Amino acid sequence: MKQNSKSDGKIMKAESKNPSEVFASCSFSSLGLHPTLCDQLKERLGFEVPTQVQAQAIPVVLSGRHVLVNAATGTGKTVAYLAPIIQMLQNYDKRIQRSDGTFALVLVPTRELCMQVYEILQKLLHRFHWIVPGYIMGGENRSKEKARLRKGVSILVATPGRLLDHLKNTSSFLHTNLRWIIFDEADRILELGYGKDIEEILNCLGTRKHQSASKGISAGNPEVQKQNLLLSATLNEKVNHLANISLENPVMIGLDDKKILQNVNTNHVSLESNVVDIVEESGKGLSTLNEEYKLPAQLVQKYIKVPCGSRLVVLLSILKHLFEREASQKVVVFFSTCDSVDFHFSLLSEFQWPTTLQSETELRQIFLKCKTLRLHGNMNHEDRKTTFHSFKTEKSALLLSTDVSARGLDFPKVRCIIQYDSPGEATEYVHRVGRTARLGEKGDSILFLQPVEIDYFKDLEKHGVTLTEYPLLKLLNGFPLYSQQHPVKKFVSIEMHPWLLNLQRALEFFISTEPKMMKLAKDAFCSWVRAYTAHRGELKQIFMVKKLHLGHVAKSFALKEQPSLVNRSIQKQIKKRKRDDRQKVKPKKRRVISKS
Ligand SMILES: Nc1ncnc2c1ncn2[C@@H]1O[C@H](COP(=O)(O)OP(=O)(O)OP(=O)(O)O)[C@@H](O)[C@H]1O
Repeated sequence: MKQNSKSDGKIMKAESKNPSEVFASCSFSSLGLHPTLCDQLKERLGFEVPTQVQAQAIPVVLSGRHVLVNAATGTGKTVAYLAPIIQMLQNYDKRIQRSDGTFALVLVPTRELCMQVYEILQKLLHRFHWIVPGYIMGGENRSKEKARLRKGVSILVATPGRLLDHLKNTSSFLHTNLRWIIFDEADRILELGYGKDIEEILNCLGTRKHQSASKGISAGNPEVQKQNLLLSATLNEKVNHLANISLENPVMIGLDDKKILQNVNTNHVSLESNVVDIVEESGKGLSTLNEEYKLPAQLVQKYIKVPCGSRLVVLLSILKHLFEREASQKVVVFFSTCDSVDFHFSLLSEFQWPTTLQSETELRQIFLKCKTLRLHGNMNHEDRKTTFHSFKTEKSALLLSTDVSARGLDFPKVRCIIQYDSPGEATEYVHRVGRTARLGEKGDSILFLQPVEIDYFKDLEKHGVTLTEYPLLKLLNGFPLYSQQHPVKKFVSIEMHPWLLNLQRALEFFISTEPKMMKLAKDAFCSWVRAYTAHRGELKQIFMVKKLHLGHVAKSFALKEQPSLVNRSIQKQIKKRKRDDRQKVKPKKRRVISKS
């Protein structure tokens, strides 16, 4: 096929003048797509016109240039690369066949995203039966995958680990015709520690820049014109490095001129290494890349300041409010650990509450009336698949999840994202909130912070993220109280609010009378503390273990007392930090006394 001649990296803006304008004012066919493909986009996916990102990326991909797309979450990046690749494949003079092996490889970070991309691919290929879609991913049956690869898969969606496995061990996996490699959610792929796998994959496929084809285990056919695409909602040094080793004079979509990637020779660097040094070598630091956060303009972002001991009751109150205000909606709550997801899932599925608040002996019913689902990495593969599909198709549901859902997953109509446990790195914040406000739709996000963690919010502001405070007291004052005890009075303190106090008491009673719940709460408590101590780098200054009051943490798991089974080393660590702190403070006091 005809290729454009190589020229210097060209920049295009992904944003329209009006940021809320998601769709472009052109048609898919005007971008050069085949009428049948346009029909599939409309009939199978319901896409009438392209989004801005699609309108910019599709012609560039069709031109054969390498591309780097940096666009906000939920702006339609998946079709921006799938559609032009299908267009080019169906346009080959000689129809491609299964026996030709794989032409395009889409690398994704998680199993769920793998399935999601595969499903879209299937729909788009419905009338191009000679182009065969397929996927390989961790957790699936290897022999069945081998059999599929042996028969031939034209466009393969894969998670890196499993792909590498097949590249090394499945001799019938034919990829000599490989022309496209797409890194979808590139930042996440690297953050999940797949950097080394990616380097190895690029070497195996002989598609690494500056690499002679002979280096690879079974290097690609040098006659096949290669084209790589990299998509990411956030940019950092590692993504930059991946771009440098895999993209040749790329067209950059959605990047400011200031943030142009430097074409440095990074042959000797590993994706696991500290690439900041390399960037400095080029003479142009890339620190600005850290600030490259793309958030949907219509997303309403709030933070909520909650003392540790009131966290659970505030979470439950907000959820109750959200689902009572609008029975049909989808909400995602992010937790830091699998145990925490399991505990809150069981709690919300089983905890009952009086139907009216005249007396506590009233008939009880489930506290939160909505379908509750959970998703985390410790669940078995089939359960993960079921949850994923269920939350996608439900009109109204609550999903409790770890960060396994944070990247790339497209759950339609999610109205609100609650970050109950803080996300850690600011990029993670961007991806979590990106599960709502997709494609111009409305969306809210709420970030929970303890008063001592409030600097985190300032850290986000440095990256251009703007948050306002959630009106918590107003919400709490709107709940019915035991009318005799608390006539129309308005309360000003969160911790002493009677609604929260009642709820806390009821939760603690429930947990203390259910051994199964008690165990879940204790496990969740322990793993939460462990996760809190694991904050890295500068975040340690914000999420300070020594400032944690373990009794209050226990309360946030509806435990009356702090469990004694916290991992000894953590307890030692906390005690040591407290001791160090006291030692730092004491001499000062003495000096003050002697002066006076
Ligand atoms: N042209 C279009 N018309 C209507 N809907 C579209 C169009 N393109 C994409 N969508 C829908 O927009 C949503 C977001 O698309 P997609 O998941 O590809 O976005 P993304 O940019 O990859 O998001 P993320 O960065 O979170 O992975 C999906 O529900 C998709 O079906």
